Amino acid sequence: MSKKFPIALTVAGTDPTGGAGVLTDIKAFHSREVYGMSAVTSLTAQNTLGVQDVYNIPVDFLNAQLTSIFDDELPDAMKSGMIATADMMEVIKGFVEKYRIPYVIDPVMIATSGDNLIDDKAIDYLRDHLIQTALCITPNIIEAERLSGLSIKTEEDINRAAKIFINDLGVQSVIIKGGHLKGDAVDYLFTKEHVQRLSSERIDTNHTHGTGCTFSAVITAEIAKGKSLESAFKTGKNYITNAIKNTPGIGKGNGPVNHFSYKGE
Ligand SMILES: Nc1ncnc2c1ncn2[C@@H]1O[C@H](COP(=O)(O)OP(=O)(O)O)[C@@H](O)[C@H]1O
Ligand SMILES: Cc1ncc(COP(=O)(O)OP(=O)(O)O)c(N)n1
Repeated sequence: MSKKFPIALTVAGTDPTGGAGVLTDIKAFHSREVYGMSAVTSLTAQNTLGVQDVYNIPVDFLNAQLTSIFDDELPDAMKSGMIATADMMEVIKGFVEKYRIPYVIDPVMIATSGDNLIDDKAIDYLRDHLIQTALCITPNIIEAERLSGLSIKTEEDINRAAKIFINDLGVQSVIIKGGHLKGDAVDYLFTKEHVQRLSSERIDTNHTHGTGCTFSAVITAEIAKGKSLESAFKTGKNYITNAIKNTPGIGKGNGPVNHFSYKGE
C-alpha cells in the first residue's frame, strides 16, 4: 500500500510535561497533517520550572531505533533537537548520509531554565561534522554565538555570524532566531544566494518553553510536504507566533505553546 501522508521524523530528547523535545515535535507534525515518527536520544525529567535529571539513551539503542525506522519506511524529512553526545551525533550523521534525507538541525544546547542539555565535545562535533549534513540549521542567539564564536547583539552581528556559518563552516542555510534579543522577534534565513527576514511583535510572556523545538518541527513538516525552505520558514514563523500568543497556560514556570489553533499557511 502507498502512504497517504508525508512523514517527518524527530530525533530528540523527551520532556515529560510535553512542552519541548519529541512530544512538542510530534504535536507540531500532527497539527501540520504530517505523520510523525521519533527516535529518542535522552529521557529528561523536566517541567516548566527547569530540568531535574537527564538519562542518555545508550548509543547502540539510538542506532537500533533509527534502524527500525529506516528499515521499514523512509521519512520525507527529519529534524534533530537535543543530542547529548558526539557518539550519538556520529550515528545520526551515518543515517542522514546513507539515506540522503532532508535534515533540519535545531542545535539545542541549553534549556530556557539555563540547564545544559549537551556536553562540550558534542558542541564541537556539531560544529565541525554534523551541521554540514543539514539542509538548514536553526540556532537561537546563544547557540549561534557558541557555534560561530561571535558575540551577537545587533543585526550586523547576525549577518557576520551567518557568513561564518555559510562561508567558513560549510552550512547550506541557517535560520538565526531572534527570540532572545530585545524589541520585535525577528528571524533571518540566510542561504548562499539570499536573506529572508521575518519579523513579529514581541509577545510579553514567559510561556516560551519549547518554542525553538516547535518552530523547527513545523519547518521540517513543511519540508516533508515538499515545500520550499522559504515557504516553510514563513509557516514556521506564523505558527510559532500564534502558538505563543495563545499559550495554554500550563505549569508554574515557563509554560509551553499552543498547537491547537493555527490552521493557516
Ligand atoms: N516573546 C516572543 N514573542 C514572539 N515571538 C517569539 C518570542 N520568543 C520567541 N519567539 C519566536 O519563537 C521562535 C523560537 O525562538 P527562540 O526563543 O529564539 O528559540 P529557542 O526556543 O531555541 O531559544 C522564533 O521564531 C522567535 O522569533
Ligand atoms: C528534551 C528537550 N529538548 C529541547 C529543549 C529546549 O527546547 P527549546 O525549544 O530549544 O527551548 P526552550 O524550551 O529551552 O525554550 C528542552 N528543554 N528539552
